[in-house]
Amino acid sequence: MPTREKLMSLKNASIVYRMESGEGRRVWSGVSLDIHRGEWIAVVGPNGSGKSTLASVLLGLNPLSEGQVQLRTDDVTQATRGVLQLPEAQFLGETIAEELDFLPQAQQLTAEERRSWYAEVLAAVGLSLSPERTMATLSGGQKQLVNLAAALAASPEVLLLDEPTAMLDPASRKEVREAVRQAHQRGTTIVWISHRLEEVADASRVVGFGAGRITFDGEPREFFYGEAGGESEKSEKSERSERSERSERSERSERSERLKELKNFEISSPCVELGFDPPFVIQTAMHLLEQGLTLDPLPLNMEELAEVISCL
Ligand SMILES: Nc1ncnc2c1ncn2[C@@H]1O[C@H](COP(=O)(O)OP(=O)(O)OP(=O)(O)O)[C@@H](O)[C@H]1O
Repeated sequence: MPTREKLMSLKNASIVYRMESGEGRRVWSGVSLDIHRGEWIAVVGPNGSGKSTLASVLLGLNPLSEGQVQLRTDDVTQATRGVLQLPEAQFLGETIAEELDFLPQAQQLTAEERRSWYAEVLAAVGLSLSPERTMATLSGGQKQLVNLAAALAASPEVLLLDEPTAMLDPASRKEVREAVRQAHQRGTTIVWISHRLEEVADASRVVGFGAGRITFDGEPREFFYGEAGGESEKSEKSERSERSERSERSERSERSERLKELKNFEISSPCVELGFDPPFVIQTAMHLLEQGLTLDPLPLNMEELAEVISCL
């Protein structure tokens, strides 16, 4: 569950890359972001909008040109672990076993205990490879999964994922989502950069990047459905405090009216404004709303869609 304890923060951060010509190239301006313990943040945005730059800043690999940053990048505790787009760039060991042996967790195990630990760590992401396999003999997707397995095994406070599923097949993508969900349930804070909007639905918060600045920071429902999604969420949140003043019945009918009025979705959705096509579930829900049906709550995934439809 998200808390208000701030783990990392950026204040008015800017990044200017120095080009070979000596010229400065500004890729970020005035980026402010607080990351709280227990959050699952999905970071989305078009190509070149500065998302990977965020990953490298949060991993302490990229200094700011302007602004302030507060990180959790202590090498000893491995408080923040990253899984970046290019797995090769991150390996230290020659074999899978050697890679996992770098983790502090491995130091506490005997050689025999390590055998079953390797299998457990790999199984968490759906892999059943021999730990003696050399990294060079793995496919790109397998390398990425080993990378993620090592990051999860380190039990970091913050897990930073930069498009980790980009080169994975659907079955492996599912394994990754499930493994990350379990890590989140164990208390790991997740920051997941992704182009796959169906992965966004797992998040508690969406941060949208557009041309080097944050253009959206809010809940997934508001990201997909625009104001009506935000209002729907807000009204749920304030339900308890307002219950004494307004009857639940009138509140529900008011919300239904708001959802029915949601005709200009294409214009007002932050998801569409960032240049993305909403996922199938959201498009289906919008189609039903346009037919005059009331969906409450606005669905974010197939299970929620099936449930609201069964209640119609
Ligand atoms: N080391 C660098 N030197 C100069 N420019 C860079 C450097 N790294 C990134 N950039 C530029 O900064 C901008 C943002 O890059 P970044 O990789 O952060 O974007 P992104 O949103 O992750 O893109 P993508 O979705 O394509 O991965 C791009 O225009 C890119 O060309």
